[in-house]
Amino acid sequence: MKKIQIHFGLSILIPFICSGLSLLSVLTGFHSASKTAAHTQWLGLPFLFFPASAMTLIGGIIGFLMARFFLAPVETFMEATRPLVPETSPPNGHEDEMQRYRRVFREVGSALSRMEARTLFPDIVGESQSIREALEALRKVAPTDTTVLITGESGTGKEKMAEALHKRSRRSAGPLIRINCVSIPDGLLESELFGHEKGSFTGADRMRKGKFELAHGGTLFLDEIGDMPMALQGKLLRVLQEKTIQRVGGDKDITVDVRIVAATHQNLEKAVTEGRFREDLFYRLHVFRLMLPPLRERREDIPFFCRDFTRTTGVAVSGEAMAQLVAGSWPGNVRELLNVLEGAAVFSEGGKILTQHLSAAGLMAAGESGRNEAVLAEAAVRFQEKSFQLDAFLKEMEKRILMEALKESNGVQARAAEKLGINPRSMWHRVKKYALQKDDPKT
Ligand SMILES: Nc1ncnc2c1ncn2[C@@H]1O[C@H](COP(=O)(O)OP(=O)(O)OP(=O)(O)O)[C@@H](O)[C@H]1O
Repeated sequence: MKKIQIHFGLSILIPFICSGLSLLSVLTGFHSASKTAAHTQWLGLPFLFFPASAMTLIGGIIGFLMARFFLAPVETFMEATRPLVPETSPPNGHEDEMQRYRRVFREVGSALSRMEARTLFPDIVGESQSIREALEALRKVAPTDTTVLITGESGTGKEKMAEALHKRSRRSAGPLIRINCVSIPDGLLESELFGHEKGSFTGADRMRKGKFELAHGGTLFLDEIGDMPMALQGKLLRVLQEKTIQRVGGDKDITVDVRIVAATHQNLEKAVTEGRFREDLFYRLHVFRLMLPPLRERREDIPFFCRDFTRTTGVAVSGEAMAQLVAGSWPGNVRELLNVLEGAAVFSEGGKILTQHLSAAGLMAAGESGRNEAVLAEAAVRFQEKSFQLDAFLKEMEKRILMEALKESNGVQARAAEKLGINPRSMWHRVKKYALQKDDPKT
C-alpha cells in the first residue's frame, strides 16, 4: 500500500517539478533580459512563459493518466485483496483471519453435502436436525460395504432407511433381502437364514436356499436382530467373519458376498450386559450406527409428513388438525401417524382433514405429561407461519388451558383456579373475558 501511495504522490509531484523548472528558466531569462537588453525585449516574455505552461500541462496530463488508468486500478485491486493477503501478519490477526476462512469453507461444505444428502434420498420425509444428520450419515456410508446397525423405536423408519441405503449403494442392482428375526420360530430361523439340504429334517423334501444365498451380490436386512436366539448369534458371527455359510444338513462351504444392515428397537448395550446378546457380535455389527429418534422428539417433521401425505393423496390437512397432530404423543411413531392420516382421510371423504376426522380416526388427545411439550411444539410450528402473532397465540393458548382446567374440574371455577395456580377472582375475570360460560355449558 505504501508503495502505491508513493507512486501516486510522484505522479502529482513530477508535473509540479516540471513546471517549477520551466518557471525557473523563465525567471532566469527575465533577469538577463532586464539587465542587458532594451525595453523592447520585455515583449518577448509571454513567449518564455509558453513552454513553461506547456510543460506543466503535459506533466499534469501524464500524472492524471497514470493515476487514473494505472495506479488507481492497482490500488483498488490491492484494497480488494487486502484481507486475503495481509500486508503485515500480526500473529493473532492472521490466525483469526485463517480461522474465519476455514470456518466459512467448512460451513459451505457441510451445507452443500446436506443439500446433496437431501436430493439423494427424496423418499425420506423430514427436515429435523436428527433426520438431516441421518441422511448425511447415509450419504457417507451408502457407497461403502460397511455393516450398518440402525436403532430406534418401532415405526421410526428403520426399514425405510435400510431401503434408502441399499438404493444408494454399489449393490443397488443386486437384491435387498429382508428377514425379521422375531417373526420366525427359533427352530426355523437357522434354515431361513442359511437354507437347508434335502432331507435334513422332517419336511425338508427339497433343497432350499437361505436368505444369505438369496442376498448374494446385494444387501441382507436383519430386522429385530436383538431378538435373535443366542445359539444362532454365534453362527451369524462366524458367517460375518468368514463370509461363507453352510446350509442346514450340509457340509459344503458356500461363499456369500452380502452387505449386512441390521436393525433393532432394543438397547443392545443393555442386552449385552444382561447376557442376552453376544458382545463380539455386537461389535461386529456396531461398525456404523444410525440412531433414529422417536417422532415425539422431532415433532417439527410432522407438518412435512402431512405435506407429503397431501402430495400423494390429494387430501389436505387443516391448520387445526395439523396443530393437533403436532401435539400428539405418537407411541407408534411414523407408522401410527401415517395410519391416523389415512383413517382421517377416509372420514373426510377425500376432502380436507379436520380435527373431528382425527378423533374419528382414533387420535388421542395429548396426555397430562405431554401437554407442556405439545404446547411448545405447537408454538414452534406456528411461529414459522408468516401470519404468526404472539399476542393472539398466547390468548388462544390461555383460552385452551382455561377450558381444559374447567373441564377437568367439572366446571367448578374455584377448583380450576387451584389447578392453574391462580386465585378464584382472577379465574372468574378470565372466564368472563373469554366468555367461556357460553362455550362450555358446565361452567
Ligand atoms: N422418514 C420417513 N419418511 C417417509 N416414510 C417414513 C419415514 N419413516 C418411516 N416412514 C414410514 O413409516 C412406516 C414405518 O416405517 P418402518 O417400517 O421403516 O419402521 P421401523 O422402524 O422399521 O419399524 P419396526 O421396528 O416396527 O419394523 C413405513 O410405512 C415407512 O414407509
